[in-house]
Amino acid sequence: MVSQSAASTSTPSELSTPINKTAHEFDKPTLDALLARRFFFAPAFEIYGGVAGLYDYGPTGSALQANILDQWRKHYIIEEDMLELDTTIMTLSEVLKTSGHVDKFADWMVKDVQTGEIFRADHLVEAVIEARLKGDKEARGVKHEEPEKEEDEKKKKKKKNVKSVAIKLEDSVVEEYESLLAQIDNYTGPQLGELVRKHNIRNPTTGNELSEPVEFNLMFESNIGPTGQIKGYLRPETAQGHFVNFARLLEFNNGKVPFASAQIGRSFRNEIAPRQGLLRVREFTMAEIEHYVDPLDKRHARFNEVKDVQLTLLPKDVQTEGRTELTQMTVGDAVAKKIVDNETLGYFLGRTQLFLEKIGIDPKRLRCRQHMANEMAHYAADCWDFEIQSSYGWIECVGCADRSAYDLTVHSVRTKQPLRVQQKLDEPKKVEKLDVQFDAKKFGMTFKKDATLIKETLLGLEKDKLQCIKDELANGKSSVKCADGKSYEITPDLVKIDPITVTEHMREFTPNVIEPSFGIGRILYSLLEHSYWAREQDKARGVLSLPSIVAPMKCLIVTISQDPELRAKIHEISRKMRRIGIASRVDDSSASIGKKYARNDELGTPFGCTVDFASIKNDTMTLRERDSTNQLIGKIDDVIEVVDQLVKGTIDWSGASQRLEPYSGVQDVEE
Ligand SMILES: Nc1ncnc2c1ncn2[C@@H]1O[C@H](COP(=O)(O)OP(=O)(O)OP(=O)(O)O)[C@@H](O)[C@H]1O
Repeated sequence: MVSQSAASTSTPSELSTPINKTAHEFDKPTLDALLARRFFFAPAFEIYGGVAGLYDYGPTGSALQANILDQWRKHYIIEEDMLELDTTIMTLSEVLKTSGHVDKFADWMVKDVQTGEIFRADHLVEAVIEARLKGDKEARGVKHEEPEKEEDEKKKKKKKNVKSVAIKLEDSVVEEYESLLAQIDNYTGPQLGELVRKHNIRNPTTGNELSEPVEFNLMFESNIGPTGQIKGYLRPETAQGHFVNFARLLEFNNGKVPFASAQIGRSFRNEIAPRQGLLRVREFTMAEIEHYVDPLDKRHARFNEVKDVQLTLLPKDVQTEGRTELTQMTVGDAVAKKIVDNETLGYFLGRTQLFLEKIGIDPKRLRCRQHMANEMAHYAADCWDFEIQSSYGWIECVGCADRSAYDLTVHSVRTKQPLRVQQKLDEPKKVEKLDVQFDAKKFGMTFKKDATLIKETLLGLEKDKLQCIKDELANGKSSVKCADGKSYEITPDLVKIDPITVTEHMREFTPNVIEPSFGIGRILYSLLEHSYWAREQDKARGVLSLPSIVAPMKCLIVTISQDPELRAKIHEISRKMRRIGIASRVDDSSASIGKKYARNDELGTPFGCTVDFASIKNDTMTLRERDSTNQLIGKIDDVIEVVDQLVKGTIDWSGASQRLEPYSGVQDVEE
């Protein structure tokens, strides 16, 4: 019977939902063995002993990554008419100095004062406190529930040195620890230092004391050219390559906003402690969008298309109260209730939810976590991370931030290039404004190298903010917060603000930037975990239920015998498939059909075609669906056409069953 299928509804993401999945515990060691054996990825320079945080992708991993990126390009760049870029990885140090990376792109590390062993401060505090809470549970005889079991396995892997000891804690301490963990991303370096002292956190292996946290810059430094005079860094994100090209992009877009630029490329971060396989590495592929928008109008023309998309939200208020419960809400409601700052940010949250579901991420293991105040860059208006749950816990895979006008402003101030939009007004307008006048000499002498930045900031302020400063100046002094994060005190002898009436023909402004930033390796690994399961009859060999749009190979072609005529036939079929763009693979080895199928289930190949002697006589072949193992039969050319449509997602398996006949003749999985 071919009445049931893995694809009984029409959305591509559901094509991946396996209906015959064996209910079994997630078996990470078996998945890891599969990924290594079938060369999805492996440690780089392995034969030399490897280097932490560097990985090579093999044929299957590369194809999977290429297909994810292809979907990303279609979903964003093509669908949204974005301007694609490919900018240099080696980046001039001045660019990264201006963006703030040279001074601030750092994590906090602590050192064992005796052995010199280094830890990332927030990760160590988290690991030790979690181990204490676990020990408390053991002492109280509390049995772990299922999700905690999964969390615990993650912790064992990532913090293997931190063992729990069954010691009962005071109730108030448990409460304090739980609240601390809910806000672990919100602590500054000095605050982490206080936590280390207050909670007597030490090196878990040696028991030695730890140093105060110090900052470690994550960028790889280099020199450009033989003299060593031009300093450079391997870029830690692709974003700056967009911003330095803004003027050209704006011109390309006929001087109008909104529009977006997009870039896929490698980034580098010298992580203090790379770990968790592909999740924290030192070189990785990013896909980033910079969407430029009028700061006074952050509506999005296509918002209606995503307003009903369901998100799972973890807002900042919930976290700062030390809680972690999730709220289901549509994008429309989240923006209407001001939980998400504006329509454009909401639009990208909705589109990203759809993208991740389309490529096969399980929506039940996907949430949007809002950044807390300390966690968010000082210039950002709002920021949400898409976190995906895997055996390593909830991991940020996509960051969606409203970066305000920060980047364009600082690059413009530094280079004196106007990275601004000029908009002709329909009619000249009489406008009541506040005119800012500077005592140039005194101002320059007071603020020296910071004078231009402060001046630009004051000139770029909206009227109500300027009015506040004017009122404060009337009382003797005021202050200006600039994009470098500092506040500068100003006095009436330096700055005068007076009301004036002007006739405006143009409006000029620095666009704000909404940035969705994707870490492709983290998404790829999470997808592998979400897709993995094993059949009851063959637990050692897994199945990867990857949606056909991203599966490395789309179709396996096999014969039931080594007969030369049959072998020639499968190569002919493969050629036909490849000609129309279906990535197919012939397996003409002498292994049994069941074994061949099992080998391809491990690679996530969604369809399999088998030819037998009837194929020669009747020009037919069978078609097998990976997850259900259901089979259909039809004329060879019809089957190829059906496979093409299945792979493109224009029909699902029930659509295929209407075009072909049910078949139940071939032994499927090897006994
Ligand atoms: N070391 C890394 N290895 C793999 N992917 C990474 C790494 N650092 C960042 N990413 C990916 O790049 C995306 C955007 O980078 P972003 O700067 O927002 O990350 P981040 O906040 O620094 O991440 P984390 O807090 O996990 O270090 C992240 O959502 C993530 O998917």
